[in-house]
Amino acid sequence: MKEFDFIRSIQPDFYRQSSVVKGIGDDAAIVRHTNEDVITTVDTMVENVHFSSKTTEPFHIGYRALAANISDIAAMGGKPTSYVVSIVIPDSWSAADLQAIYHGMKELAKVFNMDLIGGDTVSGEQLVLSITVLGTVLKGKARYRSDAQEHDIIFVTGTLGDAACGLHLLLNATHKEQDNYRYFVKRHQMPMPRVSFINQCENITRMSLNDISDGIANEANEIAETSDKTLIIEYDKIPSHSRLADFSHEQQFKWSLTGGEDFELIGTVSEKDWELLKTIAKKTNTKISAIGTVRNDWNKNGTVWLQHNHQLKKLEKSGYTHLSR
Ligand SMILES: Nc1ncnc2c1ncn2[C@@H]1O[C@H](COP(=O)(O)OP(=O)(O)OP(=O)(O)O)[C@@H](O)[C@H]1O
Ligand SMILES: Cc1ncc(C[n+]2csc(CCOP(=O)(O)O)c2C)c(N)n1
Ligand SMILES: [Mg+2]
Ligand SMILES: [Mg+2]
Ligand SMILES: [Mg+2]
Repeated sequence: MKEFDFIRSIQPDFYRQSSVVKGIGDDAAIVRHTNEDVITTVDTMVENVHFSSKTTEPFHIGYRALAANISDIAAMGGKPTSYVVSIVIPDSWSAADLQAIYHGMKELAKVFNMDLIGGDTVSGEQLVLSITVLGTVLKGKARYRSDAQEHDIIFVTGTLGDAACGLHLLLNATHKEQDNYRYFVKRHQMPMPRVSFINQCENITRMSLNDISDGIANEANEIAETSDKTLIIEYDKIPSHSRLADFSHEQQFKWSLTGGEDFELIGTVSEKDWELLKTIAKKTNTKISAIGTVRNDWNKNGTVWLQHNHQLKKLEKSGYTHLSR
C-alpha cells in the first residue's frame, strides 16, 4: 500500500468532538477550547520493548498504546478528547496488520468519544507507535503529583501486578496455561484507563495523582519527591487479584511493586475526603484501596517506605526504566 492510500484508509468519516476545527487533511490539526485547560501527553511504544509478536496482536498494539496515553490524561484529572498518531512501519508488516493496529485504537477511542485528528507515516526497521493525546480539564483543576500533604491517605485503584503477570504468562507459559489465566493476559493486552472514576472526583478539594505505568515503587517515589513528603506503604494492603496467589511470593512481590503497565491510579487525599472518594469509587464501579499514609518527616522526605513483615524498609525506584545502561 502507498503512503497516501494508507492515510486515506485510516481517515475517520466524522469527528465526535466539536472542539475539532481541522482534523486529518492539512499540514496540522486545529482544536479549539475556550473554557478548559488543554492537557497534552505523548508516549511511544516500540516493537520488542513494549510489545512483541509473542505478547501482542496488532489490534492490541494499537489498543494498549492509546490506553497508556489516555491513562496519563486520567492521571492529570482530565478527559481525553483527541489523538495524533506517528507510526514507523517496517516492510514486513501487512496492510491488514496495520489496519488492525488502527482498529485497536479506534475501538478504545470510541469508548471515550475521542477523535483521530492527525499523524505521520514513515517506513523504518522496527514498528514504533507514538501517540499524542489531547485532553481537557476544568481551568486550574488539574491533579498534580506534587500535591500530597501530611496525614493524607495513599490510595490505588484496581489490583496491581496483573499486567506483569499477564506478560509473564505470554512470554513463558503454554497456551493452555494462558487460557487458564485469561484475566491476567487481558489486563496486559487491553488495560482500561481510569477516566470515569477520576472525572467524578471534582468535589475532592485536593488530590495528588499519578498513573501506574512503571510500577508503584516508581510512581509513589515520584509523588514523594515532587511533594517533598514521606510515603509509608503497607505491603499487606496493596490490592491484588485473588488468583495472583497461585504464583510464588517473590513473583507477587515483584509484580505488584515494580511490574507496571496496570495503568491504575495512585494518589493521596486528605483523611476528610476519604469517605467521599470511596463513595465515588462505588458509584463508578471502581475498586479502591487505602495502602498507606503521607508523613512530613524532614529527614525522610522525598522517599517511600514499605512496611512488610514487621519491618520498615526503603522502597527504591525499582520499576521499569529505559536508558539503564
Ligand atoms: N524526550 C523528552 N523530551 C521532553 N520531555 C520529556 C521527554 N521524555 C519525558 N519527558 C517529560 O518528562 C516527564 C515525565 O515523563 P514520563 O514519560 O516519565 O511520564 P509518564 O508518561 O507518566 O511515564 P511512562 O512513560 O512510564 O508512561 C513528563 O513531563 C514528560 O513530558
Ligand atoms: C515484549 C515485552 N517485554 C517487556 C515488557 C515490559 N515493559 C516494557 S516497557 C515497560 C514499562 C512502561 O514503559 P514506558 O516507561 O515506556 O511507559 C514494561 C513493564 C513488555 N511490555 N513487552
Ligand atoms: Mg511517558
Ligand atoms: Mg504517567
Ligand atoms: Mg505514560
